[in-house]
Amino acid sequence: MTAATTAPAVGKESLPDAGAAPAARVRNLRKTFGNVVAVDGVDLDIPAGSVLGMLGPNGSGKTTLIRMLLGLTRPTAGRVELLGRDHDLAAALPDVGALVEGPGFHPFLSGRDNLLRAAATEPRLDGDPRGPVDAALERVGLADAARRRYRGYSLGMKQRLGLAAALLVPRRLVVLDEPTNGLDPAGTRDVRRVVAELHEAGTTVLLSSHLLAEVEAVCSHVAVLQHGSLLVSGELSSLLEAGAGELVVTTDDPAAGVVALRAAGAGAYHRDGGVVVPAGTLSPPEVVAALVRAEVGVWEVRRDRAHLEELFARLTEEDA
Ligand SMILES: Nc1ncnc2c1ncn2[C@@H]1O[C@H](COP(=O)(O)OP(=O)(O)OP(=O)(O)O)[C@@H](O)[C@H]1O
Repeated sequence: MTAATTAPAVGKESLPDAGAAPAARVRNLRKTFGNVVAVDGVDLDIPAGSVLGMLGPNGSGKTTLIRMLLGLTRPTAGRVELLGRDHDLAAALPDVGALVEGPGFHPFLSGRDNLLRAAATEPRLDGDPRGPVDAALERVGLADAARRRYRGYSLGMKQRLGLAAALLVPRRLVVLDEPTNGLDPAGTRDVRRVVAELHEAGTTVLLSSHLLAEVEAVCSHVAVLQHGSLLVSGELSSLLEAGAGELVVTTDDPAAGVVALRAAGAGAYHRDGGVVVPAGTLSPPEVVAALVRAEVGVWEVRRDRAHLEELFARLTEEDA
């Protein structure tokens, strides 16, 4: 795939201002299948212009929530609002591109002919569909395999075709349920690039994934589900900042530093010639003050930024 393909982007100027209504909003959303509670009273806003990563262990309700958002599954209770519409979700759908499990492609048609069929039902596409179809195929790296039958596609190629269908016309919201499922590393990079292009163009993206490093690389916001409930949601940088880990202190006398910091109430200990102050005990100014009082020279106080992997593990293990 070449990166030169021009994205059929939605102009930023046509999007709501920051602070405007969210692209999607759910309130007290619930779905049960018999005795199984798949989604259990979720309240969530997907801010306009954000790339929101939806995370959660297997079976935590991500796909069910996404399907309710797209009107593919009827909620047992609660409310869904999509691009400002709550009663008439169908009216919002032409502005929503989606890659969800099991796209209905015809096995005996080529990838390109499948997309041409999909284009014929796109209300937002008038005129000759071949240009947008070929651009979408190029954009997802499927141009070379476009004339092969869908039946012979690998899982990754099927995913790419589903992504191309979601990108056929400019969208205000693109929903991708595990888009990197079955993709090789190049495919994963392609998805990352497509998401970045969408974000750049001001399109809101909702992305569910188990690849935390990918989510950390492309998402501005995250929502973490567990057992059908929302554990946390918000801006990724704030969540990582709030969940930041230990402080690492470099002093001219680590032994004296540990003694001083323990006396000040931190369970400090030595590591690799430095002093570690566990998270949630002393703040950096309190660490510096305690060391200065004890006449221990301070060279550096550093807080290693938490990674999404640690945050996710902590949240889901605490709640398990
Ligand atoms: N059609 C269905 N009938 C019965 N149970 C269902 C159905 N769809 C989902 N479930 C159940 O609802 C729960 C949530 O499933 P869901 O697929 O939404 O989770 P998920 O977070 O997307 O999981 P994964 O990460 O494995 O894709 C699971 O217990 C699942 O078995």
